Amino acid sequence: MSRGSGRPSPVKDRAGLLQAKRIVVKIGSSSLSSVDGGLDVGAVERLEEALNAVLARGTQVVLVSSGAIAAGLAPLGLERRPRDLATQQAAAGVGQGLLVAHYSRAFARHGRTVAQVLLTADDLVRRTHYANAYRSLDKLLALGVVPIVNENDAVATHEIRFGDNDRLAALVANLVKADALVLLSDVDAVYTAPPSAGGTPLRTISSPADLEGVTLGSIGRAGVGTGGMVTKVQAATIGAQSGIPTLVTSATLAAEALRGEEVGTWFEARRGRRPLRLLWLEHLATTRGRLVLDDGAVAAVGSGKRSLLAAGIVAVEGEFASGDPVEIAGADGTVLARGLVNYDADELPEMLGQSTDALRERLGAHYERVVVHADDLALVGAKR
Ligand SMILES: Nc1ncnc2c1ncn2[C@@H]1O[C@H](COP(=O)(O)OP(=O)(O)O)[C@@H](O)[C@H]1O
Ligand SMILES: N[C@@H](CCC(=O)OP(=O)(O)O)C(=O)O
Repeated sequence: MSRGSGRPSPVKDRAGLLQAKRIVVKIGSSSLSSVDGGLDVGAVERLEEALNAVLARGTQVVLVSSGAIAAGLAPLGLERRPRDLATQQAAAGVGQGLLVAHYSRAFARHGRTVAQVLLTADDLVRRTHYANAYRSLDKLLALGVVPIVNENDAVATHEIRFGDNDRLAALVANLVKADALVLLSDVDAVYTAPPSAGGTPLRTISSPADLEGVTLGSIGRAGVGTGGMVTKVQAATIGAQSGIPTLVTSATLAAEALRGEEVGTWFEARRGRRPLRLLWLEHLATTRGRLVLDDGAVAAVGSGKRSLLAAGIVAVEGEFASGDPVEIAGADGTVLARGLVNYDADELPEMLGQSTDALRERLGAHYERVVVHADDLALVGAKR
């Protein structure tokens, strides 16, 4: 199937999910773990039932499933999610195979085939890798296979990890140009405050302003998830800002949600899709350093239209190379943007405060280029 990348999603509300051609569904560890900590096979089978109904009406589904680390705990004799990366990697290596084996069995009940697709952050943000990931997922979907995506936890290091599958799911939805994203966890909606603190459910989020005053807490009772509601709202925001409507609800309501019933919190899509590069910069990139600006440069960069020139930079912090993401802050330390820098950290100090003309004369034409181009700048927390 080929779609224009600018094509708006035909899904305008919950009921519109019935018209979706392609959706991404993400399920969290907390919904796949049984009370004693192992993998809940019943939960895997219930999800398959709900997805089978969607597939049966001709909608393509990419499933992003967490649960590898949780599934690997019991076989390794561990009682809780380990803190150190090496043991997390080991648990994921053991658990991922078990997880996919359960999905294979569950989907085979309706004669369906699944594929395991493990991704790292680089696979989704570097252009060449991005094309590879797209081609593979698109082909699997065309073949009628259900791709089951997870982060490649057994090899991912802290630097290249997404860390949570909520944001991974939002990027995958973007990659495959999904018509909608559905995030399933152990809570039926986004609440005004953590449910344990007496919040009330939110039905619809039309813009970031609707989230003002909302308290997003960390993980719930099971303690196997990561990120809690914060990463789900970030993911839903990435989805909505890139033109993909997103529903946040519980795995126990998956069947109702996917039938278009009035459950969960619905994040309305904005018209048009924002480039993934900018969404990645704003929400995901691990920055390598910081550029500190004078007030004039803060105003210029803050306008969202002007590139950052050496003349407006007063200090450079950190070790970075040309092309790396960096934070862009005012003299008071407030970060106003993130951007891809065009110089190595050690090239910048002698350039600071200098006009483009002076740089050309002193250092040569190569140093005329802007420090961060406007197209490579993402304002942080901007209400677009
Ligand atoms: N404002 C809020 N609304 C809803 N849930 C919240 C909120 N703040 C914190 N939470 C908690 O977030 C948890 C879901 O996150 P998490 O455990 O990471 O799920 P998953 O493993 O499905 O990704 C819920 O159990 C809930 O207790
Ligand atoms: N990739 C990890 C899951 C990380 C994660 O995002 O977990 P969750 O918050 O439960 O969706 C795993 O499979 O264990």
